[in-house]
Amino acid sequence: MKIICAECSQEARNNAAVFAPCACGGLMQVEHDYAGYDVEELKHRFDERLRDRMSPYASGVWRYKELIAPELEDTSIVTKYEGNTPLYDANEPLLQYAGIKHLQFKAQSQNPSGSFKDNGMTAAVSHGHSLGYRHFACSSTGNTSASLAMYAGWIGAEAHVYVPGNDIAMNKVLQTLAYGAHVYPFEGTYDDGILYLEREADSLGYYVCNSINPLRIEGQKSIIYEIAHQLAWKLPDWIIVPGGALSNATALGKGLMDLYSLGFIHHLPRIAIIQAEGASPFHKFMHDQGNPHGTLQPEEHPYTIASALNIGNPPSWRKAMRYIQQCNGITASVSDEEIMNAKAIIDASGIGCEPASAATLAGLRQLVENQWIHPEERAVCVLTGHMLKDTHAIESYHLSSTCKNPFANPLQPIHLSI
Ligand SMILES: N[C@@H](CCOP(=O)(O)O)C(=O)O
Repeated sequence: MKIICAECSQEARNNAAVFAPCACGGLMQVEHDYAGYDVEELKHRFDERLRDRMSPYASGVWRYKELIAPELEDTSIVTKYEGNTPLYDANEPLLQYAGIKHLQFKAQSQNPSGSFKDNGMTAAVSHGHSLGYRHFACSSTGNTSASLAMYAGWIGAEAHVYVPGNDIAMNKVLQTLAYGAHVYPFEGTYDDGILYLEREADSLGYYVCNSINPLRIEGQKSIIYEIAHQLAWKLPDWIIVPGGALSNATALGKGLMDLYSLGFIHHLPRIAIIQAEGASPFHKFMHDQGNPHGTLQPEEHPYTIASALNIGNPPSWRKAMRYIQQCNGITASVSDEEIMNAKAIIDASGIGCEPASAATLAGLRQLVENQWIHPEERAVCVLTGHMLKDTHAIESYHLSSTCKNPFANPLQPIHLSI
């Protein structure tokens, strides 16, 4: 495994310097040498591991270890058997809402800490653990922090978590605290926390577990490996992901390129990244043909009810842009109202998700309406977080006294005459 700058290809000065940006400002990325891999043999091996219940290979991430971190010793793996999440067929109301005929939901929300972060976090924490780190850190809107806190607790290490003091879901902060992390609320957004950690992590002895860490991306690639495996290595036309820090677009894009170049799949699906209108710097950048700087303009005051997407300066935007170009992907943005309506439909289907995840269905509906996606095409929406991650959002949608929300399901008090 080689760790190089994704922009200038400069090699990292050592294996421990993975999360510090390169001198040129670029993020690091992992490069593997897959030469000599036999795809049919690997497929067989991955199938065999589906029978495994107790070894690290029972994890939906480490099942694909050869593609993620082949050199990592098995004894260093820190796993909660993450991944292994269901791929649900959409029911009739979901199909009607989306406006297409073939739709599935990859419920990353069913991970051990309740979000997709676990797929990448197991890889980052395992790597840090193998290097002997005992202090792990992140800036977070809540899911990354809960995931890190869970893995750190699992190995008796310390998690140091920097969370914005406002506009994040309290359930996520409580989950992080309960897992035993040190939680430091601060004035500012996720973006400020990242800048702080980029500057201070070294002197504080932290191993940083945000998605600026390329091992996070390696682990997160397993989401697309697992979808492909579940579909007998035949991917749909579209993969729809929410876009905040853009780690999903980056990881799923990188994973797709692995599968395609190795010959697991023979056609590349298109990725659609859906941002929330109040926090959509990447969508604006991709649509702004006349951008004089050719660089993303950060949003200083991002705000959306989908608090996981409250990010004004997504660190991985350059990587995400390249993968979007390679797979002919597109971006869209949706309003908070569209997000919450889509969430109500997903929740009522029995699948459930947090607001950020519902941006996928809202975006899909918009892209079908605008004829970017044909009703006959097949799509998978990636649901990133569990519905109980943000009960405040549920309360304000369903229980507001002036409720005009079209899919709200109010309480119906009743007097029981017993
Ligand atoms: N929604 C995320 C923010 C992005 O975090 P990262 O792990 O991609 O750096 C969160 O839960 O913190």
